[in-house]
Amino acid sequence: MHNLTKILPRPLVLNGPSGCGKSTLVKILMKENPNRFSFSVSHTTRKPRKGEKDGIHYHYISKEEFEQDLLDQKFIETAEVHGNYYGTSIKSIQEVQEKMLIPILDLNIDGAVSIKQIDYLNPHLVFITTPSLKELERRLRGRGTETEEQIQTRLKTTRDELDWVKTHPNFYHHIIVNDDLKVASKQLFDVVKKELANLK
Ligand SMILES: Nc1ncnc2c1ncn2[C@@H]1O[C@H](COP(=O)(O)OP(=O)(O)OP(=O)(O)O)[C@@H](O)[C@H]1O
Repeated sequence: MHNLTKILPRPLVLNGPSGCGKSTLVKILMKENPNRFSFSVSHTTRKPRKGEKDGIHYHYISKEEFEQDLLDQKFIETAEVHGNYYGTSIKSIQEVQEKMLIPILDLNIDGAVSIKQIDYLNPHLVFITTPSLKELERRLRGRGTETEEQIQTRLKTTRDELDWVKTHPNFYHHIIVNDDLKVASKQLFDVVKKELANLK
């Protein structure tokens, strides 16, 4: 008898200070392993912009629906930006799993704490960091997408995040120091290697 129970791919959750290189590493991972990963589609109360499609760019919902979903604990992480709500729902992650793709989530620490509590999602939790705060600052400045004030806020948040990681040494399954990009991307690949083999 064959076991017909489908083993769903484990989500890959990335945490780490702004500017440590999460997007860069994800881009490499997705490029080197095409059609294996997918981001989940977020919910938002913001109105669709021209060219945006419901269910593709976002799930567009009303403020009332969002508040109800929040009460029903449907979200792993939410944020309010310029008066609009955004949320990552459990369902949107499951939709990716159903397609037998590995969901990739770039969350903050609260989001990681929240997803870890959902046993059946069984995510890989990875913290990405830089060799030093100085290097992080250099990358943030080098990226040139933040104002000086935003850089200072991000560095302050980073210090708090690093303190949290220090006091929760067993929280993450993997900690990757993104120094040499080649080494770090190989380390990230190793996290999902088994997962990828199971998908074949
Ligand atoms: N190993 C590395 N060595 C040097 N520079 C790097 C390395 N990894 C990433 N960078 C550079 O650092 C900058 C920040 O990287 P990236 O935008 O990927 O960070 P992030 O963690 O996704 O940030 P955010 O959370 O703010 O989106 C980019 O300019 C990127 O090219």
